[in-house]
Amino acid sequence: MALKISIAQLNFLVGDTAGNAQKIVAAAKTAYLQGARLVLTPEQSICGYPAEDLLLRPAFVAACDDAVKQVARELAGLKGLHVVVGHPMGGDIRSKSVQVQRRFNAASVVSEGRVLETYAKRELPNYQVFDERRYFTPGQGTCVFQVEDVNVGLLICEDAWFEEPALLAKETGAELLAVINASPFHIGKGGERVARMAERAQAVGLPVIYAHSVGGQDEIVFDGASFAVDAAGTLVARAPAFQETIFTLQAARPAAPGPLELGGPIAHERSPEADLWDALVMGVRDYIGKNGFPGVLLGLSGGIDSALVLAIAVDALGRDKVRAVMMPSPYTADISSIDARDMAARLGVRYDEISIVPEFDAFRASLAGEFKGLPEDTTEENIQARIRGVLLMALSNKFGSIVLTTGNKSEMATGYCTLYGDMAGGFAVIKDLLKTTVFRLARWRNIHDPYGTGISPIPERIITRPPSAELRPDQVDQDSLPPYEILDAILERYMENDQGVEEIIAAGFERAVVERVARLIRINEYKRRQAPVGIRVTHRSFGKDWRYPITGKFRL
Ligand SMILES: Nc1ncnc2c1ncn2[C@@H]1O[C@H](COP(=O)(O)OP(=O)(O)OC[C@H]2O[C@@H]([n+]3cccc(C(=O)O)c3)[C@H](O)[C@@H]2O)[C@@H](O)[C@H]1O
Ligand SMILES: Nc1ncnc2c1ncn2[C@@H]1O[C@H](COP(=O)(O)OP(=O)(O)OP(=O)(O)O)[C@@H](O)[C@H]1O
Ligand SMILES: NC(=O)CC[C@H](N)C(=O)O
Repeated sequence: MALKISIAQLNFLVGDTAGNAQKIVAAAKTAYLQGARLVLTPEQSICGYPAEDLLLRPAFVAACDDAVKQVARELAGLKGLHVVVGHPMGGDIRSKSVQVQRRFNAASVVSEGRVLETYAKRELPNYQVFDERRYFTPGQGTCVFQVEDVNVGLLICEDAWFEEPALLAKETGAELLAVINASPFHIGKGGERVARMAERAQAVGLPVIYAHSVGGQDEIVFDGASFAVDAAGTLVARAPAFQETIFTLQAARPAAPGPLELGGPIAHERSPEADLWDALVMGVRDYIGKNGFPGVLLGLSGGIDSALVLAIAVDALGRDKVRAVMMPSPYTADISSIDARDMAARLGVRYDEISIVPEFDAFRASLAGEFKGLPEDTTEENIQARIRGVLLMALSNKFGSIVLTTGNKSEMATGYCTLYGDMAGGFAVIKDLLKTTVFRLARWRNIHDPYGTGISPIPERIITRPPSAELRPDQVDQDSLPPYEILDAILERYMENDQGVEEIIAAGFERAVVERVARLIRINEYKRRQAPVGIRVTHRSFGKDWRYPITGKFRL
């Protein structure tokens, strides 16, 4: 007889302990009716991941504790069902005069109204976006529990990236490793996870079930795609990516002695662009939805960045919740207005034009005395960007929709953006996309339609014309920045992959260009600290995984 195991690949809301508990209960009941006797929920499912400094508040940990008990109570009548719930676990210890609070990143096995076992995560990640050692104490020991006739070894996310926790579970009798996870998405992460779990399965000779979460949480996106590998490391089941699902697998004992055999449906392989698009869409949808905003607005310039953000926003929220505003200045080309209008019409979003000429004239008139005899420079460029920021924020204040900013990673890196200008807004959708990726993704979306809209959203000329800020006559980005192919290649090496200036020069890049880019990155840290939060899609974003000093002397 095969044991049916369901993964509750669900979208949890940070801090909504009661709501998350209800979600777990509902999923467990559904899975039980389908025959499952083991249900795995993701890491920290009861409170959402990462709960950050909420974890430092005793009342928060207590609420999580109550919610776990509530899950146990509500499922008490389901005979033989075992549900694994992820949660923080508190425990005060007294050492001499100071009271020290300890917390563990835990998971409990609840069954027939009781908490049968509680396991504490041993390996606490503290790199990239992770700060687990700020919150948790490493656990000790192992957790192997029996469901029907199967001994299940429980691990929590990072545990499974190391040898020891899995070995210990095996030595304690585990026949199957169940790993519950909250593993933030970046391009290529799905492949890394499968490879690591395959390696773990082979090393210990046990099949591995990887139960993952789904959904957006501030800068992070969880992509789902829970999976299982057999003891030889072969992928034997995979859930769909970027959607909630109750995904059911079977674990069967083979006729001849040998490891348990796992089986289930296998969702198809996905392209990096499809993953990227879905991550951005989910990031926007959950940021807006979970924070309760009625919609979004953005400045639509006829350029590629705002075009891409608009297309993502419409796929995420639907056209009724998105509005675009074109704000022409004296330097706006006719084709910019034509293309912006064309794009808004294709997508069917509300589109308005508000000229910034009167405000620009008024600012210049006010400053004429101060600036007498001085040439126009970036000051006047920034005034235009700031006028647009003021207008967009006024619309946001009046109607409640938030402003999506449109800056990309190449701009965030080099400071090619205006404080309180185009940086003004609430959520920075493409801040982790290099400009070359912006182009690639725009082309991809024009020929793929993942949400069945029937629309090829971006007018071709927006993709083919040279990028321009249109803040002075005949300006193009390449007046101020190296060609994007070169800039992005250097940024990828220097910023994403920690290569030094000399190493990049040795790889064939011009010294002057590399030094200039490194300098721009360094001197623009202050801007990034003031930028809105935005979606992380690479293994190194300008978010929690980039914490450089603003003030300092060290040159890399
Ligand atoms: N270390 C530091 N700590 C704190 N503040 C610091 C600072 N260094 C400068 N500052 C402040 O920051 C100011 C400079 O920053 P900011 O006012 O933003 O202006 P800035 O960086 O000088 O200029 C913005 C650049 O971005 C370009 N841009 C703007 C908008 C859109 C686009 C586009 O692609 O569409 C391009 C624009 O053409 C211009 O080249 C300084 O005047 C100073 O007040
Ligand atoms: N004429 C405009 N009308 C409305 N918004 C504008 C206008 N010009 C600039 N903006 C806003 O400021 C942002 C920054 O401009 P930027 O030029 O960097 O981006 P873009 O125009 O979308 O793309 P590109 O850099 O390819 O021209 C725009 O994305 C847009 O949101
Ligand atoms: N939450 C975790 O422990 C995540 C760590 C892990 N290596 C990852 O997949 O990102």
